[in-house]
Amino acid sequence: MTDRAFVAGNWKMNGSLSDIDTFSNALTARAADISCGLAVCVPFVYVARLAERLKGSDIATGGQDVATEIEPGAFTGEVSGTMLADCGATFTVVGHSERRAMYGETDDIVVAKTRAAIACGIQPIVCVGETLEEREADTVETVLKRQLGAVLDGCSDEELGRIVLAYEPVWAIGTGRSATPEQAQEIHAFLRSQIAERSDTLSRSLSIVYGGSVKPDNAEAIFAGDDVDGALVGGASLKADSFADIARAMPSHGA
Ligand SMILES: O=C[C@H](O)COP(=O)(O)O
Repeated sequence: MTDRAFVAGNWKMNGSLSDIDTFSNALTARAADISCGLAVCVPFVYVARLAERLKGSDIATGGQDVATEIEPGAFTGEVSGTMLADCGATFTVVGHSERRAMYGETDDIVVAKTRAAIACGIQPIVCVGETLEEREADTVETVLKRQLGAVLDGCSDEELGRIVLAYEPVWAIGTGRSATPEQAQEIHAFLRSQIAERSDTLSRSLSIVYGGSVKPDNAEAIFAGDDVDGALVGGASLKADSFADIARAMPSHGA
């Protein structure tokens, strides 16, 4: 069985050096009974510090974005996958809905970033998800097909084998209104079926995690879905206690 169980935290634009130190001490102390893969994605400026603090543990460090370019050059403000790797990161979030909505990231940019991360040895956590308007207009599958289709079309089988897919309905992010376990399972099964059209093997091995108001008190129910392999956690990942409680609720999972 491929164990697809994976829980990642996304700190977004939160935290400080001192928070990194407090959090990493507390999380490593609580990690003993967590069996799923674990990563924490922090602002670029804290990546090196977190990776240093997590050295020797099984907890991975991640960024929250990556440049489309790999080679050094005149790209003011950008951070390459090579730089992330140099700072000790092994994951990065790509195509989060906040970046799609606020920073104009298109499906093509998401594909380019996904491939750039992989080329640098960084595993991308690629986010897809519909807005409330799109759900109400009954276009969820169309939207997801387009977002995921771009990644499937733009990446080789080998590249796809390196990604984690995150389903994050935009209406559930930071709202306290999570998708129901049934809604999450339904969409995850749909996403997995889309991947299976490309490759059965890939659909069985690829982790599809859910993001959107996951908390310690709803994690177990959300994780009960056969196709829900874990979570991408925002707000509740800022505290080691709640993040560890969520990760502890994720059992080994795969097919
Ligand atoms: O990347 C994480 C998601 O945007 C979920 O954030 P949230 O758990 O604060 O709703």
